[in-house]
Amino acid sequence: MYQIMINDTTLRDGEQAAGVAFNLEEKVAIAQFLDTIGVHELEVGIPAMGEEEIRAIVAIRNLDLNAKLLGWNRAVLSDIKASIACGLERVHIAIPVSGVQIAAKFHGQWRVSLQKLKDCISFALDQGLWVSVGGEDSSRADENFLQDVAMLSQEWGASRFRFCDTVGVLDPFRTHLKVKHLVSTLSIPIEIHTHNDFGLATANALAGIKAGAVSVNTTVNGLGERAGNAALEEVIMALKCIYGVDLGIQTQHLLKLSQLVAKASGANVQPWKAIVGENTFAHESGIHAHGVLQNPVTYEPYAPEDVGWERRLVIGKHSGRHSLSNLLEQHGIFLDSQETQAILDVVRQQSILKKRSLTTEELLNLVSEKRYSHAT
Ligand SMILES: CC(=O)SCCNC(=O)CCNC(=O)[C@H](O)C(C)(C)COP(=O)(O)OP(=O)(O)OC[C@H]1O[C@@H](n2cnc3c(N)ncnc32)[C@H](O)[C@@H]1OP(=O)(O)O
Ligand SMILES: O=C(O)CCC(=O)C(=O)O
Repeated sequence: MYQIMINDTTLRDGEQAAGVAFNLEEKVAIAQFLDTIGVHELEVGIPAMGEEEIRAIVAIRNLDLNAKLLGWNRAVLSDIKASIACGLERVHIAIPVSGVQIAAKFHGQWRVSLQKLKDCISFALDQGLWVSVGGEDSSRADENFLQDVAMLSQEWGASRFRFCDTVGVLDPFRTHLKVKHLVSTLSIPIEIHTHNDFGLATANALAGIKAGAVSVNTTVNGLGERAGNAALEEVIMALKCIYGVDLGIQTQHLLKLSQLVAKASGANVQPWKAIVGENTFAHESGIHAHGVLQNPVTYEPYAPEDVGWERRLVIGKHSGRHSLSNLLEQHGIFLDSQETQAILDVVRQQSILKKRSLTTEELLNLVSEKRYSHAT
């Protein structure tokens, strides 16, 4: 595979998640973290939103990061001017390309929308800016119209075209077909932007990359509009572990980054969330824990420290003798097989009552209670 670039949009599409509002310090901290771990490009926000957003973007720009910075704009001249006011050198200009969106936003007048796009690209280029164009709702657009808009964008001087599955309606097979078609007809690079309405955002992002997209939009924790976007941590780790493509990003900090964004967004990550959920390297089931004690590769696709986790063996309703003995032995307690089974029986009952696994302290108390009652 060719060189893939991550263009992370946590600070734009991520923040568009309903109810999320980063302050300036949070935006700066997230940008800094993403840059430190080696993310290539950041979509830092929407300058047209006004003063507060502009101040945050200027603060990020003043950090002089290695990552390239991109401002998001509609095909509206005042939007581009706001991006210029932020000191940005790269602008993204979005234009709806599906019939339903052109009807709602431009009263069906696609010629008007294309003229606006042309004017905006031309203005941005005159100001010395690098321009990317986004086909909003590309997945539902008429294929020929999408192709025409992308070709015209290229002709008018855009340096990249973004294929957007705006409402997350594609599957990986259709994503591959559509992106491949664009890639084969354009000479500028294609970026893939996917949403998670059917839980396929990461799979579709990978399919777009497989089809030849060289840039991929991600957000930390998959934060974003509605069901969110392709998650940064999932795309990076899937590329690394499934395709053997190392993007040069320091993955061992992904957990910390996730926690930073969870705190700033107030949007907690569910325990089973891939890569950064707290269950990612927690093993309770007896058969799994037994396997992991022999060799972690039995039930782990990559090592916990690769993303900043530590492995946890948890004792609960599904535990077996091996993991229980292992834990107790770490505390100097050696039980015979009958005693171990008796403790396991109580663990199962208590886990059901408490509706969770047991803490080590609870477990040690349970063992001493059992032993005491046995002795008396
Ligand atoms: C798929 C996406 O994620 S697109 C990005 C969406 N993100 C956001 O909307 C978050 C930030 N947005 C905002 O702060 C505001 O919506 C602003 C500042 C951009 C605009 O605010 P307002 O002027 O109050 O307009 P409002 O949001 O109500 O409506 C959107 C307007 O943009 C127009 N518009 C939408 N997309 C585009 C586009 N790609 N190019 C040109 N115009 C567009 C709409 O037709 C509508 O125009 P109208 O005011 O002439 O009817
Ligand atoms: O950049 C664009 O063109 C639109 C991006 C977007 O957020 C989307 O289509 O979901």
